[in-house]
Amino acid sequence: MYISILPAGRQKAVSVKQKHRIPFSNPSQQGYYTNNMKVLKFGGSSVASAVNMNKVIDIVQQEAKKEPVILVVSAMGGVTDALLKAGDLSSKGDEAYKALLKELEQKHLDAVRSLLPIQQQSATLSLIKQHFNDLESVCDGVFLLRELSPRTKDRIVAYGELLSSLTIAAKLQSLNAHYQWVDSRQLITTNSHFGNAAVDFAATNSKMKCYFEEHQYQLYIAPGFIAADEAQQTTTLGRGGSDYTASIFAAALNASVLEIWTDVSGMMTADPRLVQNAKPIQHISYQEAMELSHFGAKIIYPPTIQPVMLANIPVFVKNTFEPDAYGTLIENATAVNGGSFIRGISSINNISLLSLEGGGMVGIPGFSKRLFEALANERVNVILITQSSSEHSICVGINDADATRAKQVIDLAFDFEIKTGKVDPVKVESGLAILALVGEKMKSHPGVSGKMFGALGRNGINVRAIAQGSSEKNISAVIAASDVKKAINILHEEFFETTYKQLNLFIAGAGNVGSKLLDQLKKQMSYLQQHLRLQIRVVGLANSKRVLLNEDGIDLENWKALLQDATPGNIHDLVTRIKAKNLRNSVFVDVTANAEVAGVYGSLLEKSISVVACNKIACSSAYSSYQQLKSLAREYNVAFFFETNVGAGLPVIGTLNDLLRSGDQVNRIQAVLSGTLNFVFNHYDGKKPFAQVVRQAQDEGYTEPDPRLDLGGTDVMRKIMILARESGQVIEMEDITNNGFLPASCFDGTVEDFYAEMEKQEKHFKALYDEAAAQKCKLKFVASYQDGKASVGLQHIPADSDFYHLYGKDNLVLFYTERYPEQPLVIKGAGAGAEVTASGVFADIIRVAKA
Ligand SMILES: NC(=O)C1=CN([C@@H]2O[C@H](COP(=O)(O)OP(=O)(O)OC[C@H]3O[C@@H](n4cnc5c(N)ncnc54)[C@H](O)[C@@H]3O)[C@@H](O)[C@H]2O)C=CC1
Ligand SMILES: N[C@@H](CC=O)C(=O)O
Repeated sequence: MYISILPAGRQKAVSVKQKHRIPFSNPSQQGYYTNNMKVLKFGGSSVASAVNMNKVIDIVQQEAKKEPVILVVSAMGGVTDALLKAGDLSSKGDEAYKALLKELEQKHLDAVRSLLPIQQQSATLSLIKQHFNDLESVCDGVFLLRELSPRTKDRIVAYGELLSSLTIAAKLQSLNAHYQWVDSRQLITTNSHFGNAAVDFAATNSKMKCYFEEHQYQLYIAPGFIAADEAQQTTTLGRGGSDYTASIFAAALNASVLEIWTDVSGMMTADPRLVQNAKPIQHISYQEAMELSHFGAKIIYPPTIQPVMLANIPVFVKNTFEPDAYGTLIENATAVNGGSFIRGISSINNISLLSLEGGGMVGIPGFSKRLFEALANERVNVILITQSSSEHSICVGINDADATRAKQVIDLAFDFEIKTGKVDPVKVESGLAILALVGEKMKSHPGVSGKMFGALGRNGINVRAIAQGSSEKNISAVIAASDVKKAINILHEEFFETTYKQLNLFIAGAGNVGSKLLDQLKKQMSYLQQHLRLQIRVVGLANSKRVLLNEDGIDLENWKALLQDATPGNIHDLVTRIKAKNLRNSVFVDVTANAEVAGVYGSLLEKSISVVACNKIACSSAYSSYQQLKSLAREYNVAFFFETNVGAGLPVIGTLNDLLRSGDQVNRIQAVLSGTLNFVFNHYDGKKPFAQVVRQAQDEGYTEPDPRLDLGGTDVMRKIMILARESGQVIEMEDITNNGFLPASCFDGTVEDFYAEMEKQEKHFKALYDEAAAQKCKLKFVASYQDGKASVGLQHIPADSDFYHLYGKDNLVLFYTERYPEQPLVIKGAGAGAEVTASGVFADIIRVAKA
């Protein structure tokens, strides 16, 4: 019996439409029906309120003017959950179900009152009240018996779709629409597997054929999700089953199109809650849509695709709230989306990995059969399977919720083998997720998995298991749940973002060099985005007292004030936060002169976070530490760049690396490596006190934060040692001779004591100058490296020397190599200063992005 809330006389008022008789492409679906009919399904969010219902009605009425429409609706948003809760409460003897039902009743009554003119409300209000009385009686029964069978649960939950469809039908009636309300339970026949019933397509198609041949309305409205078994008991089609209902209608009637209307403009390349740059997919194949929806893209209920795919009916996913947006078209043919053969990236959370391992499995047939039988008997759904080709282990991915039961049944099934040591008890690892890259066209493109795993690896994502079917539509990887957001963003950037790559910077140090770096970043950001397709965001910034973080990028116009007001914290707090943020393409930038900061590089590299440093402490500490950092960078496939350690912004280390990589060998290095000392000796002639010239160098930003490191020669020792190490030499600070010129008394006390002492020692400095001038020489602090030995010291430089004409704060490096034996390779230019150093750090950051 079909329920109609139309006045009986109206039912025959619609003219019989011309039918296009088209055979089903699926031979199991017999019959010839019209294809000038559309099926439109609206989800819970689309019918969540009277306002939304009105939007639905507008859309449907427009469509119904063009061709007959079957409108399938879900329950009002939130109602299904509330009904399930009411059932649950009543089964537990909790009378709160009554209040919950009252609330639900009110929600529906309110919707009717908002939708209908007052004089037309009473019939529908009574109908709704009647349904709630019935529903309450069912829940009362459950309450008394303290028992909620799946069958009763289906009966309770079915009210959601019944009520929403009846409410919309009432509105259509008030508009004098030519429509018919159809009870889906009368047309869709299933087995009696309550909660997730299987459709009997032969019976369903035949009922639909009869029904739609007898009735010719321009608009039909049907509740989604619900069906009935042969005994006319209400069943349901699984959570999200309204999509499936619509698909069943569409396939049975060979509809021209199935439209799934929801609250987003189609399927997206990734979950937009996780990936800011996720884009709508305009065109996708049935297979791809199934893969994506199975792997968590909850736009469409996965079983929905099957019936329409068999009948070759296109599916459109559209947005009720943006009806003009194109949405996603799902059909057989797949066009290439903007040159990409990957359609989307999806994930499923709450995954456990069960591993059955043991030498006793090798070459013995039947192990996997027993494993899967044990899981099937326990109704544990297997989401992913991998088996090593050595047959030594089988690994399955299942829902976390099933893990304990699954372990018990598998251990029981293999009890004998475990006791006899042939296999180990099942290992369970929880807190995992499955990440899936989906695209039918990846089949014909080698290198997709290489690109996928390369990108994940470079960002320190550990892949626990991998599965790819021979259809090559999906590559799945099991990873830690805490890595999902980062991993999806990495893959999205790799496969979809031709626009730009995002680099997340964490900067320690906001002094001379740090401030200039932040200025340069601010000025250059839009250029980089436009020309290098690089979006740089400073996500973290710290000085010695405070730590500032903002995942959307710190406002660089205002960083000083923001840092001043930031949370007090130290470098270890910053490192903890960097690791917790777990952002892709993370780079730690050290623009301090601090040993504690240099001490954290290792732990960051191990987390696949690149390090860029102008701080020289790490590379000039014990050789073993320097070496370890370099190996960690290699091992974790990230960058450790420190070009500014020597010659500030000059390309000294890079050039040396290029020489060596191309097979050259360094025989000797001669260099002036201190900008400060070059500046000082270029400006000192005994007229102005030496201390004053040093002070000027410090004021102009050439010295180390502690200028004694420059004046005492330590800074130059560090630099020549770094060059020697980069040339392949194992060398320590103790191996370098320092022929310093500063009286020992200058090293006592504070930096201010140092200046005071230099003033006292003015005669000493004047004598050094006069001695050199008498020989027509200039004073230069020169670093030399040859045959594994290095030295630094003040030298008299005659006019014919390469170093003589070296002005201001310039550095000069001469590399004598196998390929440059007589005439050295020369690098010359400003070797100190905050601006040039910051630009060298900047260049290293860009190198990281390009690496
Ligand atoms: N000035 C130059 O020409 C060149 C400098 N460099 C290097 O640049 C580095 C920075 O030099 P400047 O900017 O002049 O120093 P600075 O003293 O002006 O700034 C240092 C910054 O580091 C911060 N800091 C210190 N300890 C910290 C900690 N534990 N955690 C977080 N932040 C901390 C300070 O608060 C300050 O913001 C030095 O290592 C220097 O060797 C390298 C090449 C050239
Ligand atoms: N203090 C250094 C700066 C760069 O390392 C110098 O003077 O060269």
